[in-house]
Amino acid sequence: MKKVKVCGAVIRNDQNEILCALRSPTMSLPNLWEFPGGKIEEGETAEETLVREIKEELGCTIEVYDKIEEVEYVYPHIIVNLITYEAKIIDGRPQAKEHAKIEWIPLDVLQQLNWAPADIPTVKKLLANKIYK
Ligand SMILES: Nc1nc2c([nH]c(=O)n2[C@H]2C[C@H](O)[C@@H](COP(=O)(O)OP(=O)(O)OP(=O)(O)O)O2)c(=O)[nH]1
Repeated sequence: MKKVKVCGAVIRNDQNEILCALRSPTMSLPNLWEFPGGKIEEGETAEETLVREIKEELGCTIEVYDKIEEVEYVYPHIIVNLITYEAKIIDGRPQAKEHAKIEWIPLDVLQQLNWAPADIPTVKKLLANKIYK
């Protein structure tokens, strides 16, 4: 089965909300929420991938910080190795260029979204960190 290495940005604002992105009906994993990002290309670091993908998908510039979680999830047709990172917007205003929509979601309601399954461990970690901080 095809295996891809993907990274996702957990973009946080000053109100501690997370920028969540809804995959469009025409994408794979349609109508599921994800952390914006994409596949790591050859010769790229995860941080470089995230800065490039966020520019393409959301039209803004981010700075990438600590790694949050790494998981391997086996979907019916693809194995996704997803690595998520903390990030902040340092320039521009995010717009949904490829997604159905994007929304700033408070941590308390993060778990109510219909997430791509590979993202669940990151969501759980964000909530656990919130409790113990
Ligand atoms: N960007 C991103 N992709 C994710 C997440 N969770 C998750 O399972 N994925 C999957 C969806 C895709 O199969 C793959 C990332 O693909 P991509 O974002 O670079 O490109 P894509 O939607 O055009 O992918 P595809 O249609 O070619 O499969 O990882 C996530 O949080 N962010």
